[in-house]
Amino acid sequence: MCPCQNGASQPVDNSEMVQVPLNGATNVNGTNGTNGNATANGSANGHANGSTRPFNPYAPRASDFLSNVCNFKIIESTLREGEQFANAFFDTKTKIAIAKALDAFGVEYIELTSPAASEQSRRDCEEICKLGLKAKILTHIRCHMDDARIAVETGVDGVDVVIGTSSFLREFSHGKDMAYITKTAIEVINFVKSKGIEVRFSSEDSFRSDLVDLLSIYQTVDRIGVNRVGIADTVGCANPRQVYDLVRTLRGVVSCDIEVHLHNDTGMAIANAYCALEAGATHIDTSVLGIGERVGITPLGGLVACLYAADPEYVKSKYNLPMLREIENLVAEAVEVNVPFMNPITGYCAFTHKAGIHAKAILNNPSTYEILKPEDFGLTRYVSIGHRLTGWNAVKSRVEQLGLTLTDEEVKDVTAKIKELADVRTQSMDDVDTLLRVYHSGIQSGELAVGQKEALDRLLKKHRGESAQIA
Ligand SMILES: CC(=O)SCCNC(=O)CCNC(=O)[C@H](O)C(C)(C)COP(=O)(O)OP(=O)(O)OC[C@H]1O[C@@H](n2cnc3c(N)ncnc32)[C@H](O)[C@@H]1OP(=O)(O)O
Ligand SMILES: O=C(O)CCC(=O)C(=O)O
Ligand SMILES: [Zn+2]
Repeated sequence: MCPCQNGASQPVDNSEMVQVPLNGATNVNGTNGTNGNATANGSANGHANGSTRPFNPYAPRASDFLSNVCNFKIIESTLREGEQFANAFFDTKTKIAIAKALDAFGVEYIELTSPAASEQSRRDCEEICKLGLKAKILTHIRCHMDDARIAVETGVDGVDVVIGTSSFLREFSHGKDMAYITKTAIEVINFVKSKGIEVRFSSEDSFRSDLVDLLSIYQTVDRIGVNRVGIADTVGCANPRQVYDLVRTLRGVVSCDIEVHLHNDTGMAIANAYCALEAGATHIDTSVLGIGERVGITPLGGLVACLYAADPEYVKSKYNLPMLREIENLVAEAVEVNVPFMNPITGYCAFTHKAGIHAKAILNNPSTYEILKPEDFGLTRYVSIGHRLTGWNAVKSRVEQLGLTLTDEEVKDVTAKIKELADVRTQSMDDVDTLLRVYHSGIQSGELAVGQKEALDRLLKKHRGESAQIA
């Protein structure tokens, strides 16, 4: 199990890897590595413009006047879209645990399954509304008065109304034309508004809908005072440029907020969410680990990683980032999946550095190869050294952590031995530490000098023999 995952079951076993925890604070040169700005020679990172803030190439530019990259809200839909994930079954207790965890993390909205889906769904919706969470509670319904009547009785803060507008869905799902859709949307929106709660209108399958149809229905619902309109990439067919264009166009047509719901069928969901914000979207739908229909939607953790890269301070001020791992583990367990190894932030080894070139630079200044700071997420950085891609700088750092004294020449010599051994098999932390200690005591006692490979092999054999006897 990777030491950075503490308790989360992981699909890959790297128990043989040597990992040097860096304690998130001190690098080999004794400079403070936690803020990512201090460098090995003490210079600050990227202050070319004379400001006190470090230069961030990912931050929105002044020219991005529409951008909401630093001003957005999350509509967390694990308990609605996430329940549509093939593996998902959330009992009431689990729903409450997830809702409380998301609330403690700080999401602005929690979206729940339609109370029209089943009697238990309705009861759960009422139960979650009674929890008194800070997050606003929404439920998600068809554009139909029967569903709306049930929804407004649950105690929710708002209702998300959806209906398909593409020809596919108009023909093969509900069979209604645009005139009927518009008339019903007006009726449902007015009804929900009359109850004094928020209402959002969304067109399902927006990217395969006729643009004129879309803009005209959005304009209509905006005029009657809908709180938000939603664009949905229901089949995950859109690319970032298409998302930007559609949101940008819509931004010029409606004055209400704009929500986006983006499926991940082609792996674009995070990039598409980012582009939606750049174009002026105000609300992004997410689910924990991205769970939802098929491969799901924009994952909460991935979106947070992406937006943190743009403006770490803004994202840190809004969300309790160290809770992310706990929430992902909670949901992963509930739906019986592992956290994917390449998951942003919490993935197996997301903050483990391996190659010698990387390790040296990371030890001098973590910003060289890290855009996210593990300590902001309550996580720890590791450097892995028990392999053939290691380098003497990383080994030196371990030597120092063990409190051993070796010259650079000696560290290079023992590094060559680690590589020789790792050419046969990856070395565990214990293997490497033992080698370093045996090497160090050989040097201290005078039994060993740089380059004396046979003497080192003899000492190692002797050590193993002694260990075997003790065992
Ligand atoms: C893209 C999305 O993810 S949208 C959200 C999906 N969420 C859900 O489906 C929630 C869970 N669903 C359910 O529990 C059920 O499907 C229910 C309760 C909503 C409806 O169940 P049923 O009445 O048995 O209908 P069924 O599911 O077979 O078909 C959907 C019905 O809704 C209609 N419909 C589909 N989408 C919409 C819509 N957005 N607005 C209004 N009506 C719609 C269809 O025409 C169909 O009506 P029909 O009874 O005339 O055939
Ligand atoms: O309500 C919405 O905006 C989206 C509904 C949905 O889940 C989808 O279209 O994929
Ligand atoms: Zn969806």
